[in-house]
Amino acid sequence: MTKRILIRGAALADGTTTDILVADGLVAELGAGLSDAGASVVDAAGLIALPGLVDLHTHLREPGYEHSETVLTGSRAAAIGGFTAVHAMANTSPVADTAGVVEQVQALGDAAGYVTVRPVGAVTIGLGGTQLAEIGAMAQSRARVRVFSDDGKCVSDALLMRRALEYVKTFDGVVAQHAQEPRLTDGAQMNEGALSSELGLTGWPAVAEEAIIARDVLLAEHVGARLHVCHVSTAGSVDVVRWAKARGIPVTAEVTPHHLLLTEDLALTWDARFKVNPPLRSRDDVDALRAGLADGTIDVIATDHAPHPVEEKESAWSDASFGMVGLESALSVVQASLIDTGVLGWVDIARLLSSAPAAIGRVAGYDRGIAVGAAAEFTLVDPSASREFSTEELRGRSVNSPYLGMTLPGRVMMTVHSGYPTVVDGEVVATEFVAAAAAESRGFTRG
Ligand SMILES: NC(=O)N[C@@H](CC(=O)O)C(=O)O
Ligand SMILES: [Zn+2]
Ligand SMILES: [Zn+2]
Repeated sequence: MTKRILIRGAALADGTTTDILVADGLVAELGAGLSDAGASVVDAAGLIALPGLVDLHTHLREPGYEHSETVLTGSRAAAIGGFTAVHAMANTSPVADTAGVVEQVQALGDAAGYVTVRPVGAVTIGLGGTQLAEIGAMAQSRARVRVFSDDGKCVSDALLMRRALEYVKTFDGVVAQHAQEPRLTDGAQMNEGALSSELGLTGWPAVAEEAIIARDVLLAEHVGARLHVCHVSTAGSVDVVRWAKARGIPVTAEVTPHHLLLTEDLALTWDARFKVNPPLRSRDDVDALRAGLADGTIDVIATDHAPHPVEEKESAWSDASFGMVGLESALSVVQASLIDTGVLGWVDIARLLSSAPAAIGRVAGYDRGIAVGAAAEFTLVDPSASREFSTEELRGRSVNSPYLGMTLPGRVMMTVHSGYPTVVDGEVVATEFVAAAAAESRGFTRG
């Protein structure tokens, strides 16, 4: 691949203004006043260049739930959100619990070409919670799986959780736990508190999340294996993770954009777009999650993009599915909740949404950020943009976004993956161009 792109006058996360020359899939040069010979030039004045975003928690729904999302449509949603890599959760049909399924998901991602798709393997067969899946075979497959999760379900059996941690330890993998004590959340519909009583909805107590995290950090310490905690949502969970880290336990934690901005009172609308697992919590929880990011207790922001078809979200609250789409809105929601509030700066965002999730998932090429010789994986954001978020913004197959009708800051103007553009002028590049560029880039990197 010989295509050259010159990004003119972008601001890096630390505020430095620079040109970025992309050639042969790499960042070839950085600095002011680079030569534009043979390159297509992009005027990036006023834009921030962030390293390609890496989502540690995405539901792409293929195979099996293609009416909600496919690897291709989810990849397009990721690209417009500024992502260049996503981890595809295992709760598909069939479940991604064999080498065959994870290899299929990875191949679909490669063919689509918008982002690197890293399949997550299930911990237990069929997410059934009773027998370990073929973890080693998935790790050794062409997909080289490093993240294992029964997400959607909790690995609630302590012995199975111990065995899974022992297993992934042998190849430097990680178990990503969906922390939800099943007995404490039987029939739960929203955060447990005064509001759930008032609405007559079964409550979801904070302790159902915190008790599993407490158990699992102790198991991780005992085994000496890496544990990752999915979508922490309560102040108490932040406290438990903070305690575990202080003790030196190898635990990492993620928070979603929606848990950083939205609160449980949205249930008063009875609009199931606000129904999610774990549920939206209180204002105090939101503040504790932001503080947990600020002090390093929480390592990453992950979308938990969970597409569902209209008929599963426009039903009565208690019948509706849990989950919200989040790839397209993630960076804007992060800007609203963390940047525009002064909690964090763009350098922190680059870590929380790129280098840290890549390190946890063992995705190569993201440790140096935007640097000469590194793979050209970056996104250009206009932080001064502002727009009413609508279905027009969505590029996936489902429209269950909680932000429809809200005004959100920031906009992704360009995304570059493996040296070729997947988003240009704020619009996703056509599928056939991206697929062709991906094929060309694979030929190039294979030499
Ligand atoms: N987050 C959700 O509300 N739903 C997720 C499952 C999950 O992440 O636990 C889904 O697969 O729909
Ligand atoms: Zn989950
Ligand atoms: Zn999930």
